[in-house]
Amino acid sequence: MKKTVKVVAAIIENEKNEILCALRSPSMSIPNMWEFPGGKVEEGEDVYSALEREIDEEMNGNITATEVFNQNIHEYENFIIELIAIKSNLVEGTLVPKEHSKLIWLKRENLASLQWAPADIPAVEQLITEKV
Ligand SMILES: Nc1nc2c([nH]c(=O)n2[C@H]2C[C@H](O)[C@@H](COP(=O)(O)OP(=O)(O)OP(=O)(O)O)O2)c(=O)[nH]1
Repeated sequence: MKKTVKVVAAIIENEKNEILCALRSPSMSIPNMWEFPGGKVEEGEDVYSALEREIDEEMNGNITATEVFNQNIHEYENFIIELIAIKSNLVEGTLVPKEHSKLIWLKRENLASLQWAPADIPAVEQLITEKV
């Protein structure tokens, strides 16, 4: 039976209404695909704390995770992912991509131009149709 992994991902928006998009590196699982940064929820951790920890670890980012935006279960070849995308505010600091190949900010209307990790598609679609 495939393992189910619970993953949290941050939807971070800047003052120009652009969304942070992160390119997974060639050495990561699901390589060279775009995602919302985050990672696996650890045992006993709530989703908000897990996301705040992951963004600190992955890019020295200090965020406040505010509300769940989209939840999606997707079956990959080797595992099942429960992806929880959470709206988050960047509190301070510059984001340093320690694990990702690239970080970019994109307007909602341009999000569809990237090759997203398959599990992220529902969150991307919800963002594209969201009223701001
Ligand atoms: N962080 C993140 N992972 C995603 C997204 N979409 C998606 O399919 N994934 C997948 C990629 C990975 O297989 C898994 C998350 O694992 P990870 O490698 O980023 O997380 P982690 O740092 O906690 O894991 P680990 O490598 O330390 O074990 O979820 C997304 O939007 N954000």
